[in-house]
Amino acid sequence: MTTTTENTVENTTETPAVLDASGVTMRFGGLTAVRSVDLKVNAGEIVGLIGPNGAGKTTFFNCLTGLYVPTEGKVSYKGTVLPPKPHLVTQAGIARTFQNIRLFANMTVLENVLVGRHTRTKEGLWSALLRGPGFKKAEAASHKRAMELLEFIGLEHKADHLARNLPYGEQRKLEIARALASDPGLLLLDEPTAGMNPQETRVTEELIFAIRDQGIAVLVIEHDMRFIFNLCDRVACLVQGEKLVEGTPAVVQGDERVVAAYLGTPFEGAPGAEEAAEVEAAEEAQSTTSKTSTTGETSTTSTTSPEGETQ
Ligand SMILES: Nc1ncnc2c1ncn2[C@@H]1O[C@H](COP(=O)(O)OP(=O)(O)OP(=O)(O)O)[C@@H](O)[C@H]1O
Repeated sequence: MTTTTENTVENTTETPAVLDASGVTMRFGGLTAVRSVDLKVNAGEIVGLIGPNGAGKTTFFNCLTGLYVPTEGKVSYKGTVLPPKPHLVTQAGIARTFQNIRLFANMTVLENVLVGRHTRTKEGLWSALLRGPGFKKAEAASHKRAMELLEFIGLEHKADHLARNLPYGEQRKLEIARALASDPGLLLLDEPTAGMNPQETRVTEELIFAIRDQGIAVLVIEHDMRFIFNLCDRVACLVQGEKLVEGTPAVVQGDERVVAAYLGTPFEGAPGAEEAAEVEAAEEAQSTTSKTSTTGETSTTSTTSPEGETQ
């Protein structure tokens, strides 16, 4: 009884985080790609997710957006646990872009944004086929919103260009506009500046700040450290599927474990360090045995010594 009262008080006084992922684990057979990761993104925040190649960043994004059903853990959006189904996650208010551009190359810029709006249009199949007044009104509203978004990213003058004819940097911007078309409360960006030149990267940075200023929280994966530390309010670093460090850019930047993880230098307590130490010890033991065997003291196999004598 007391617990219920306490919970009620807690729920009414605390605004839930926009994203609250807790204990998210993803295993692929024997490989644990993400291990018990907790991460929150609060309203008005831009949070960065960094980590060396293969650290589990994209897998974690896939768990957040319902592409993967996490082996363990749960993901909540504004206090409600999300079902692991991509269309329901988008409907709830989370939109994302992908590491590799996924536009409809043979559709126009405007049509690409309109595709992103379909989760927000209520008109059904019959309404669309009959093109009744309800459908026409919804279509006009979608068109207006799509054009506003193109204006926001600076591509309104290319609305009727085919997506495949846009330069690379503009294709990336169009992907963001398409994600915004679902009116999200949280935007997940997977390496938004990959392959961009410094000028395009700066433009993307400004765009993300403008998105945040519109009240949309952002979680971004990126390898460009200058970009991430400049952009984010908070940064989390994944290493071998585990969250190693989380804090302000200054804290994360100054953490020697993060530097070591990127350089591949082992450090005490690193995820996987125990296993690595065991392998190293086993290798050392094996090499000692083999050296001993060359001196003729112990030999289990027939080998040739460095001097060329068969043992
Ligand atoms: N569908 C899958 N099946 C099996 N293993 C997978 C699958 N997806 C990812 N992995 C493995 O999970 C680990 C984490 O991969 P992931 O792509 O999430 O890392 P990342 O941090 O996003 O890397 P990068 O920065 O290179 O994009 C890797 O070892 C990868 O091979």
